[in-house]
Amino acid sequence: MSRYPTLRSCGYELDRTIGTGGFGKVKLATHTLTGEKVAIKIMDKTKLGKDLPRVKLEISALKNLSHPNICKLYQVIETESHCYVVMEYCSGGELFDHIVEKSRLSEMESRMFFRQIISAVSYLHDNGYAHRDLKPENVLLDREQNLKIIDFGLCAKPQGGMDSLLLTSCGSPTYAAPELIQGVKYHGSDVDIWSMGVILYALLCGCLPFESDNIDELFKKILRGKYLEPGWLSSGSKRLLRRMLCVDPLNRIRISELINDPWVRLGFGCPPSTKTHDIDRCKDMECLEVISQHFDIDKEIVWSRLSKWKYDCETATYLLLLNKKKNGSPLVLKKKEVPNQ
Ligand SMILES: O=C(Nc1ccc2c(c1)CCNCC2)c1ccc(-c2cn[nH]c2)cc1OCc1ccccc1
Repeated sequence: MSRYPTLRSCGYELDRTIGTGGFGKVKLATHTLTGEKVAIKIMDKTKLGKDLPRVKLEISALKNLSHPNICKLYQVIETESHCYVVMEYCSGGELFDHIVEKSRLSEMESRMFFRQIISAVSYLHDNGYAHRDLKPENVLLDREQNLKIIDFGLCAKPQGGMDSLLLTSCGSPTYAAPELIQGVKYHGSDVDIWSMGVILYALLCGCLPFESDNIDELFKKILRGKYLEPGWLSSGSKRLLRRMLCVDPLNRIRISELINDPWVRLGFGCPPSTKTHDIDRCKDMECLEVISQHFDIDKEIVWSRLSKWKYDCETATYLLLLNKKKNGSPLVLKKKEVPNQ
């Protein structure tokens, strides 16, 4: 008997566990109706304690965000004891492992990944969010090596918009900006730029700019802002890294400058895309037709329920059908097996 009967009754077949963390675990699963693979974060609410607000924050952020480089939310299922968050399947694993595997990436491959991070973070900031915990472990890859940012449990949506200051010290010290570890008021967008600089350094150099087993040593290095520049770095990448890993947030490069930086544009001739086409929110008549026929419900009634974006089983079925359409898979829903009499 499945350990999680709720998931089975909601139309998911569970597979193996692929990640565990303070929040709980992540299991692979298949959405029965569409046959699409998903990742399900399983959290025991009774054990979450002070982390429960983080989970609620991540879910509410993901419900408002739709971008090709942000891991998609499909469905949220809550019971008395558990919270199940059904997410986009990212079979390429962590960007971190990809860098370790290749020891370091070429300038062009680094640029290809980094432009996707810029695109996602500028979309985040445009929507009034700061991630505040950007690190290679929170960047996954799908099977086409498209980058997907995860873990919005520390993101902030400051009341007064992106210009208002934050104070909470959070995130992983290795990637944290000087002003964040100093405990002074900071702009969420500035600390994200610093973390992006650490990620760019990791892509290009295969190691981290500031490292120490001793937390005080690590803080001193971050506050000094001095790091090694390996000989293979081009002058353009060195200049960009200096502008991102700038201790004074007032002199640090801003996302609007980063988008047009010559190193970022090199070989592409254009800035990374910053406006996302909300394909997930558009009304796709083919997918509506498939759902309408399968459940024998009028298309307009289906859409009137879907457009409330409740992230229930109907939202999941629609978004996963959109996925199938994007991947060129046949737009069909599996008939429910009638248990033998
Ligand atoms: O689909 C996910 N992961 C994933 C899927 C397939 C495979 C692998 C990995 C391992 C690599 N070999 C191929 C098989 C996958 C999707 C979303 C999320 C996710 C979204 N918000 N939070 C987590 C997590 C996922 O991962 C587990 C994981 C990865 C990094 C930190 C922790 C856990």
